[in-house]
Amino acid sequence: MLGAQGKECEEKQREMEMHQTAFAANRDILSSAIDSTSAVVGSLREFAQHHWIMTYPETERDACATAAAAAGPSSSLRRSQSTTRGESLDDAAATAQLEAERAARSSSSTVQHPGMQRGFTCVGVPSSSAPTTPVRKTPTRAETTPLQRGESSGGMSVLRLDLKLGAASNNPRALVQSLEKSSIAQLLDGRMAQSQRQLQFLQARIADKQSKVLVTGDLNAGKSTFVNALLRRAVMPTDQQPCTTVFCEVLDADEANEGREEVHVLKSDAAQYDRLDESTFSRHSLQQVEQIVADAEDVSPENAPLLKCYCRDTRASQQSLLRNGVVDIALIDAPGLNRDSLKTTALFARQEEIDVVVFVVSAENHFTLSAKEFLWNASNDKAYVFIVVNKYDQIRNKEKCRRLVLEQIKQLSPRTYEDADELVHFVDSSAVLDEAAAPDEEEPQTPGEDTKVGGSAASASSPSTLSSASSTSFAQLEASLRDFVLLKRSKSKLMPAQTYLLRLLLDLAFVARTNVSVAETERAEALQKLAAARPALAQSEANHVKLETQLEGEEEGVVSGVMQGARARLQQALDLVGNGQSADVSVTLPAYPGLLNVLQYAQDVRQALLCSLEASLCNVEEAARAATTEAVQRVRALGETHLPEGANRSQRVFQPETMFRQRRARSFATTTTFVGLGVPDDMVDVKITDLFDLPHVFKVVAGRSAADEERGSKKAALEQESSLTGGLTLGLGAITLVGGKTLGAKTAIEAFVRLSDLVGNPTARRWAGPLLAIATTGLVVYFVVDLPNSIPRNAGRSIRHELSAAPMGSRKAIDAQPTSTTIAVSSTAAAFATSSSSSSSATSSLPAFIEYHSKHTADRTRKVLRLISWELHELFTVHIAACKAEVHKAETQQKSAESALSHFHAMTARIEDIERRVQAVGLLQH
Ligand SMILES: Nc1nc2c(ncn2[C@@H]2O[C@H](COP(=O)(O)OP(=O)(O)OP(=O)(O)O)[C@@H](O)[C@H]2O)c(=O)[nH]1
Repeated sequence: MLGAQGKECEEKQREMEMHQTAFAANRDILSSAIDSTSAVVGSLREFAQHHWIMTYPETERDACATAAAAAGPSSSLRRSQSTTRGESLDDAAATAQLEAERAARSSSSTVQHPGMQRGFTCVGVPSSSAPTTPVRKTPTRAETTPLQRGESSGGMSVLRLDLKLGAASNNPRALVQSLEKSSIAQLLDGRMAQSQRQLQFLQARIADKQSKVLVTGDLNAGKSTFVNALLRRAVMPTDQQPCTTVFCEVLDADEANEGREEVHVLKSDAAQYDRLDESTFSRHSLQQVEQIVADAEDVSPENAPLLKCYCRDTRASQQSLLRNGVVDIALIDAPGLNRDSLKTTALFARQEEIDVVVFVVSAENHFTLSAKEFLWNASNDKAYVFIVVNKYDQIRNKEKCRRLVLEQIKQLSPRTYEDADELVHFVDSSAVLDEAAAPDEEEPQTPGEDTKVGGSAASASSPSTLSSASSTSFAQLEASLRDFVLLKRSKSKLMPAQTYLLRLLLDLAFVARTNVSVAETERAEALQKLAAARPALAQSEANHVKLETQLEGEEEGVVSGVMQGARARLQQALDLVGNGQSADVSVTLPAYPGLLNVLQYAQDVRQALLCSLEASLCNVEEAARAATTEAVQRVRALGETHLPEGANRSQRVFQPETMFRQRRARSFATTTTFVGLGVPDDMVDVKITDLFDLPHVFKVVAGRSAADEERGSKKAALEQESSLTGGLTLGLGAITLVGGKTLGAKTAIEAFVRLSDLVGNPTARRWAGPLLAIATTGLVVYFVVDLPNSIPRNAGRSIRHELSAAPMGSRKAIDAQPTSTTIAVSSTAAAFATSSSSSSSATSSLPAFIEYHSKHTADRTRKVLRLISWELHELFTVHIAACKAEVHKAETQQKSAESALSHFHAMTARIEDIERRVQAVGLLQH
């Protein structure tokens, strides 16, 4: 008998060791998978923060329903079907965090009924535009994981955004679309940060060697009595009235506190607790537990203390749960579920750190509403719940009670029901405790003798039989609980991590696929834009260069034409004026008023000649205007030809009349000053030489006409010379003698020599007097008679002489810049216009007047054309800059999309690799 028992023990020991090894291996795989997943999430967040605005997969309820209908039961990880309790494992272990949130929301004890839908908002499949996975070699279904098969397309779970805002809450897709992409990305980032924290928590949880067993249930169900029964000593206070108000963690004193039995009451921040640091707790004896719990009655639930009770269990490790030699166990005695909602919520929140839930229900009351809700949630998270139906001794019709309880469990936790022999126990905890308190009494039967727990044997009426049956049932319960905690530890401790990881990986894969699709679309768009924008830019640049060359040619041609025309016209005008004729038909010379008004006549003649000269200048300007207007039209036509479609067009209006506006205005305002001609004011005044141009006469007489006359007056000089008779030569010689002082020494000496020759001749001496008188008279008569002709000639010659010799550059400014209402030359334009100005002012043999005005007129023309050209240049510059910006934008978009594609493809590969490793843990297949 003993040998058989020893063998059984050895086998159990071996099995335990195997489980330990498997557990360690699985834990290591999950731990590395958690690290890898956390790294994937971290790098995704980093990528999203700096390089890519994440797109959140849109969801749709209808699509969800369709997906649910289409989903086969075989797709074990297919999510988001409208789940019923019968599919609990598929949806089991939705993230502990989400569950806790949900639990908190639904803690108002909503009635859960069999077959009810899960509390999650149903997430749908992507819309028809939803992404597809990149094309690859298609492996067979057996070779693929759910991720590779795209079975995550049902929507998001762990990273699901809680988009329940106002009216849009019924349509998450509409809400997603209505929100800014960046806002969604921000929300998603928040979710990812949360998931990283959850991964950290899970990492800590699987690394924690301790297994936490939560004992919970309705008020007064006998939880504390059950914990005491497990310890075989009354550590936790029990009462017929609800009494447990605190969470009390019972630990093995030998393992966890160097054999010292005591109670630590944790300070407010439980997370800081360190049993070696007295500042984090207060120390008490085990006997004080009752008092501490009683004192906590008056404290608000959220401020109720947490207790750590270090107890010793002296039983053998094969019998003791607390001191089992394999795993450190922490038994947590919790307040009753229906005590208050805050406590219940606190329990829901603690679920995620609990490895095993032992649910104590009173056989007298069965399951209350809060018990049902808790059980339903707990079984979703843990799949299995250990149920203790306590106070079974109080039930008269035990079979009926057993049947009813099991039926309820079947609805609330099907997995538990399937394994009811191991997981559901009908016991009398108080009797076990009583027996432990009375060691002298009869030894309990060996476990296994009464295999049907709480069966008919237990209904025997004698006290001793009752006691024995209770002990047997309880011993069986303990054995099952030990197995459950120790052997199925992988499941209880690692499964939440595995489930969470798989769900998170599915979400990440879904996000990656969605963003791959978006990136592909964006890249295609960018390439399409580039295909159009790059040639457009090249074309614009080429057109620009071409236009610049053509404009330069056009400008040079027009300006040189204007200048040549101006020179010819002005030369002609100056010649006419120099001959005493009007240079323009619009101006006629005044009639001779007679000798008495000869001075006024001279004045009028001079003025008329200047007026005619100005009229000629106006004609020159008019011609320049016409030529400029035509050139402007040609330049605009060139611009129209070369400027691409879509480029702005010039809005300016060319007003030719403003080209020389200021000069014209001045001329008309003060017609006597001739500012427009740029002549000195005194040029208008009559000169004595207008009446008697003696220097000219002497020059003619002295035979120096051709050499000394100014340029262009040769013809006029010859005409004058032919009109004089030889007889007058003598008279002129005499007059020359008189005026020799002023006419030059050489001329005077020559005249004197001739006069001496005459005086030396006797005949000549005799005739000299009369002849001199006749000559003088003839000369006077001639001058008087010739005055109407000689005055215009003299004045014209004088004007021509002055305009040819005067330095025009030093004269008054005759023009002003055009006003801004027409074509104004901005500083840039002016700089542009003058920078390449041709050197038309090159030295010339032309009279200064002609040179100055022809150059000035040409300059005005050049300025206008430069302005128009500059404007076209600017329009091109703006257009080319816009083309470049468009190309740059498309290139940036392409780069960003390509970087996203490479990131999400790499991410998908990493996710698939992690998922393969996590699937290999194989907990879900059990
Ligand atoms: N007959 C019988 N009485 C029991 C059993 N278990 C507990 N009791 C009694 O039921 C009462 C409540 O027991 P507790 O252990 O305090 O119940 P509890 O669930 O811890 O109570 P709270 O923590 O206040 O919710 C006590 O008087 C116990 O003696 C049992 O199996 N049989």
